[in-house]
Amino acid sequence: MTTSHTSDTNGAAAPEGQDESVRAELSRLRESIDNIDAAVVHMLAERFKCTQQVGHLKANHHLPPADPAREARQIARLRELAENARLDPAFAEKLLNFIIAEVIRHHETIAKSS
Ligand SMILES: C=C(O[C@@H]1C=C(C(=O)O)C=C[C@H]1O)C(=O)O
Repeated sequence: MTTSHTSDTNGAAAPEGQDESVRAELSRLRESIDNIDAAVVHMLAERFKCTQQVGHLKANHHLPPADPAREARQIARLRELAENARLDPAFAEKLLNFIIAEVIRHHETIAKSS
């Protein structure tokens, strides 16, 4: 049996009649993705505002840039939150470690310049 297909701009085939509804669904989902990405950027910006202040506090009081015990507690907490939210805990841990590494880099820069 053959099905009639039309092509989208990427050349991918889509059954006729579904084109418009698929496009509308994709567009609706992408609007939400864009809103979520914007929220992530704003939340990260706020987090870095806080961690910058922590960096200055630590530098002023000669405290080390990294706090591995605090990090271990955060990772355990985030992994549990992720599990409850059905997000891969390994991914949540990797993401937090990535962010924390950047924060520590900032703290080292602050400590050197103070
Ligand atoms: C922000 C801090 O500094 C570092 C960065 C952390 C973070 O980004 O959450 C956590 C622990 C520290 O290694 C802190 O000590 O609270």
